[in-house]
Amino acid sequence: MSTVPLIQIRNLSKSYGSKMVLKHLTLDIFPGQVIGYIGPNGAGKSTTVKILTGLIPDFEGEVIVNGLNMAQNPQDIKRLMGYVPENAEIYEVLTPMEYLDFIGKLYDMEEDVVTERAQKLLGAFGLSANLNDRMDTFSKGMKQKVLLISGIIHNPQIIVLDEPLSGLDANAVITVKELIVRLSQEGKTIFYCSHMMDVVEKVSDRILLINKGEIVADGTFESLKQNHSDTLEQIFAKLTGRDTSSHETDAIMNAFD
Ligand SMILES: Nc1ncnc2c1ncn2[C@@H]1O[C@H](COP(=O)(O)OP(=O)(O)OP(=O)(O)O)[C@@H](O)[C@H]1O
Repeated sequence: MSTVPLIQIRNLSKSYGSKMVLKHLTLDIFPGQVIGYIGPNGAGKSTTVKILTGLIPDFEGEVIVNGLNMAQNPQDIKRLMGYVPENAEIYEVLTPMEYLDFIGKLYDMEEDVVTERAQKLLGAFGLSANLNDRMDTFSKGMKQKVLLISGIIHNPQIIVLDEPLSGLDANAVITVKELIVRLSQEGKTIFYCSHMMDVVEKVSDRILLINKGEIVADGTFESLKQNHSDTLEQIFAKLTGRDTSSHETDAIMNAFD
């Protein structure tokens, strides 16, 4: 693995009004790494992802991607990235082929390359029979597959996935898990944000745990286990302050008393 970081995050902070939701994050991410980015609801994962993908331009600190400064070159950086957002809106009146053609145009891809790749990718995800159906007839999982494809169709160097498995069936989850590993073997860098601990544990070669805007663990699953000797779910619970005696579940059940 290269020793030159592809992404450098320096002293990154973000506030909404008086609330600081990211606190002085400093990280180097190297080419080919699969980063599993985990943390409780509201910890700051999506905020980090949106800054990394150039969607939130006002932040403090520095984000350098492939030598380009996010504050000065957000457009050039966006070309290097594929992004599958959490809760993305898709243009449902379009067919998947029309939608992917539109995405390809945004990335200045040649039309025949987009068409061929879109057909192959939709086929690989089991959507060959639906190439020309309007997506308002699609199930949640089918739309999610199209979104995933739209994040990789331009063969980006960096792939940022925010809960990409939501709504996918068990077979599609296996495909995406294998895809993450294969893409990283080809040198792609993957920033994978999820609550699915079992998947994160399996596909990530580095896990970052964020809590209340701060990175509280950073390492391979093996190294985190050595420090805490547990499953990732238990490490998560310990480091984010969830009490093992399940007070939260008790409180929910008590509400019915
Ligand atoms: N546009 C916004 N305006 C004000 N506060 C915001 C905004 N977006 C996010 N926040 C706050 O920033 C904090 C971090 O939110 P963020 O969406 O990054 O968390 P997350 O870790 O992705 O959570 P989840 O796991 O629930 O998706 C939360 O306290 C949230 O309420």
